[in-house]
This record gives sequence, structure tokens and C-alpha cells, in this order.
Amino acid sequence: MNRNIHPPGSGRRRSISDPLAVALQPPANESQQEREGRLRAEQEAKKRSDTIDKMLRDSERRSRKQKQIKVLLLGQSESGKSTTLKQFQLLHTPESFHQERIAWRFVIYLNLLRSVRRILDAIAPEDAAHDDDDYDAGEPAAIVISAHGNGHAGGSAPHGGSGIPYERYLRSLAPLLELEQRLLQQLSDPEENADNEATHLPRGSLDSRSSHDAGEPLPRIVIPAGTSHSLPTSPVSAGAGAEPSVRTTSNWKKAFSLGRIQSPKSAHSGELQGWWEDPEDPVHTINRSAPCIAELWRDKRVRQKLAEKRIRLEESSGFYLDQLDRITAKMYFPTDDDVLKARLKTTGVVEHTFKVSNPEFRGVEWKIYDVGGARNQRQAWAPYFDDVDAIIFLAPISAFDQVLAEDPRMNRLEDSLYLWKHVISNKLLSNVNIILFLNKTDLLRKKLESGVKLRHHMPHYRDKPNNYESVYSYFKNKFGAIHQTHSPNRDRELYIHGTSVIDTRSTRTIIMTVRDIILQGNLKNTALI
Ligand SMILES: Nc1nc2c(ncn2[C@@H]2O[C@H](COP(=O)(O)OP(=O)(O)OP(=O)(O)O)[C@@H](O)[C@H]2O)c(=O)[nH]1
Ligand SMILES: [Mg+2]
Repeated sequence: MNRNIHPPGSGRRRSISDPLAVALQPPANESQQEREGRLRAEQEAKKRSDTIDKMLRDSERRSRKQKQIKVLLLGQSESGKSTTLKQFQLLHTPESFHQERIAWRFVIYLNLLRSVRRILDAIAPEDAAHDDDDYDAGEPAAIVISAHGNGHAGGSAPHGGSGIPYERYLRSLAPLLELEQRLLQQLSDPEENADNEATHLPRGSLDSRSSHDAGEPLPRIVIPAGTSHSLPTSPVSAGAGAEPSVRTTSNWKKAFSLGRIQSPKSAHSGELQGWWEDPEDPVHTINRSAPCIAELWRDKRVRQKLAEKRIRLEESSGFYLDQLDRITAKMYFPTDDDVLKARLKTTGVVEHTFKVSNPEFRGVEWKIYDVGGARNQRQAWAPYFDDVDAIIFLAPISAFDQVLAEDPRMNRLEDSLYLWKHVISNKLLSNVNIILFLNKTDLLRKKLESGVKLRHHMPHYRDKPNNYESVYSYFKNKFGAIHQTHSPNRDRELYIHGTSVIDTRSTRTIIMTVRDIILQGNLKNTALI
């Protein structure tokens, strides 16, 4: 019969045929006193062994931690987090960055199509904009291609009073709007998307209900087919301001990689090519529509309308209209800069791991976490707070005259300041290195030069000079003062950089400096130096 020869609770049994088990058997004629003494000794031995096990486990965890540095990218939506992550990738894993460029081609097309849609929405005749029987902004939505193309707002002036041939533009560009929908579906198609990651279009940015959850239906867009003389009702307004987002990068990249196209690789560069021979490739529709997009964009009346409505497309994310010939070319292949400018909203958390080969870095593994910055994404931040070594917080300081897409009552800079205060006052983060990127300085400079006055949006700025240097140092002091007042750790140093993270050269230098700061801070914290 087998019997338990281990201290109580060990839960392990050893066969009597095991020589060790035989040796450890209690003497056959053990007295009660001897038995109690033996059990006591066994229990103490077990306690000692458990303590040693725990010490070993702690030590292993410590050494693993010392070899891993976790950096969290934080900031509101469109602050530049994912772009910063791309810069880290470009610096440390350039091969994989370059391999993914082809998938970004589709995002760039989507960005371009969105600009077209925003223009069409801006020039849509006012009286036609909101009286569509079929359109209900609160409804589950989808692009509807009207088979007859005659059901909407007939009788509206085709030029909308501005002289802009709206209907003609709309008809010529209808294939692009259809293509946009097809690409979005491709992003979210469960057949294509093996891991069933959610993809969705949020509601229009001017709609206060635009905050959305994954899986929420697409906005409704009505596109006329054929040569109808009637006007569709605001065919783009439901989607204007809306932007595609994907939950993780890996799946959309898979869906948009050229795996579907059996193209040969160039012997020269090793890069895929030949997609333009695939008649299904979106480049054909884009390429055919290029002259009409160019005409629309160059139309002075259209520009005037955009100016009247204070729409500055040039400053918006994913703007490619100024490089139309290149982007719409049949053999267009995105450059690094194109990828850095591409806009794809993040939902969920994206992780990027890399090692720096430099011996100074002692084989440390870096993990960068990129989170979604929209309001409905921010609840995903906190779980990372108790195990992060550094935070790079991005505040787009050019956004002082803009409002949040998800809440048009909230100024974007005020939101950044609010988020900043929230993050730096968090006690869990009191020993975490904090680096602040005052981002989009290139846009700030252009905006101030074009005459936009900071004091009109932030009255406290009063009559200080409206030039870049003065405005930049105003923001730097403002963020610095909040840190000084609200940080739970008075000794924590704050590193502030003025950045334009789409600029590879300057960002590369900043990233290397930031890497050193984080590593030193981390070594200090883990008492390695
Ligand atoms: N001109 C300019 N554009 C920038 C800069 N930083 C980012 N962008 C662009 O701004 C857009 C938004 O940047 P993202 O990196 O996607 O923003 P994000 O913080 O990841 O946004 P969410 O994923 O929604 O949280 C992209 O099209 C970028 O190319 C900058 O410094 N200057
Ligand atoms: Mg992002």
C-alpha cells in the first residue's frame, strides 16, 4: 500500500518502490513522541524549502524586470502616439517597418478618400443637407448605393448657390465613395480577418454622440447611382469626420498585405510589386478618379467654401491631396514619410518589443505600449500604470483652436492639460519617468504664421506676442507648472521636448535621448547603478 511520506499538505505521493521513499520511511516501531518530533522537523524543513523557493522566484522576477523596460505612450486621440511608435519601429526594427509599408498603402488611400468626402460634405448644398427621408443619424448605418438614384431632395439647386458643380463632382467621385466602403469592409470582414478583430467607423466628428464602442454600426451614407439629376441628401455628412479604426495592427496588416495578390518580388529591392496588374486592386479606381480629385481640390470656389467653413484640410491628419499625382499613380508604393503621416485610429493596445544592440544597454528588452487616446479608450490605460517604467505623454500644442472629435464642447488643449494633470498626479506613477512631448510644433508654427491668435482661444494668454517662441514657452511653462504642483513625487524630474514626430531626423535624436533618460532612471530605480 502506498502511503504519504511527505509533510501534510504537500500533496505529493511517492511510490514505496522509490528508494528515496524507502529511506525516508519512519522507523517501524516509532513511538508517539518520536512521530511528533519527526513531523515537526519535516514541517520546519518544508517551511525552509518554501522560503528558498520564494526567494528564488523573487530574484528571478527582479532580474527579468531589470532586463525589461516598459514604456507607455499616452495622450488624447490624434496626439501622435502611434506615429511615435512608428518612429521607434523605424529606428529599431526597420526591416519590419519596411515590410509593412505595402499594407499602409490602403490606409493612405482611405485617408485620401476621407479628405475627398470631407470636401464633398463641405460643398453640399445647405438645403439638401438634412431632409433625407432615408437618413436617420441615430439609425444603424451603412453605405447605401441607391439603385435608382432618384429618391433624394429633388429640386435642390445643383450648384447650391455657390457656382460649384456639386452634383457633377459627386457623380464623378461616386466610385471613390464606394471604394472607401469596400476598403472599410475589407478591414472588418470576418472572412478576411481571421482573429475577428473589430473594425468600425465612428459617427461623424461633429456629432456629440460620436464616441462609440467597437462593433457599433457604420454611419449611413447615401450615394446616387447612374446619372440622376436629383441630389442625394448630404451623401457624406454622416461619415464626414468619421475615421476608420482597427483594434490591433497585426490583423489589418494581414488583411491588407499583398498575400492576396500573388505578385512576384522585385529582384532588385526584394519588395512586392505587380499589384497594379490585379484588376481588383483599388489603385485603378483611385487612378481613374485622380483628375477629378485634382479638379475638385484646385477649384477656387471649393477652396473658398472650405475657408468660409474654416476647414483647414492641410492641417488635418492623413492629408495627401498636395501629393495627388504621386499617391494616385498606378505603381505608388508608400515612402517612410507617407507611412508616418498615415492616420489610423487606435482602439485597444498595441505592443512593440525591441532590443537595442548597443552594449551599454545590457541586453535590455524594451516594450512600448501604444493605447487609444479617444475618451472611450482611456479606461484601458490604468491597468498598465502599476507595471510601467516610463511614460511618454504627447500633447499636440497646435490644437489650441480645435475641439475633441468625441465632444465638440471640449477644447483639445484643455483636454490635454486635464489628462496631463490626471496622469502626473497618479500615485501609482510617482516613481515612473515622465517625458512630455509638446507635439505638432510644425503645425503650431504654420498656424501662428497664418494669423490664428492664441488669445482668441485661451484668453489668459492676453497680449503676449503671437509668435512661435513665445507660444511654445507659454505651453511649456503651463505643463511644467502643473507637474510641479500636482506630482506626488517632488524629486521626479520632468523632461520636456518640443516635437514634430512625423519628422524622422529630429525625432530619431529625441528618441535616443529619451532612451538614455529612461534607462538611467530605470537603472537607478532597480539599484543597478
Ligand atoms: N504635422 C504633424 N502631424 C502629426 C504629428 N504627429 C502626428 N501627426 C499626424 O497626426 C495624425 C494622428 O497621429 P496618431 O499617431 O495616429 O495619433 P494617436 O495619438 O495614435 O491617436 P489615437 O490612436 O486616436 O489615440 C497622424 O496622421 C499623424 O501622421 C506632428 O508632429 N506633425
Ligand atoms: Mg494611435
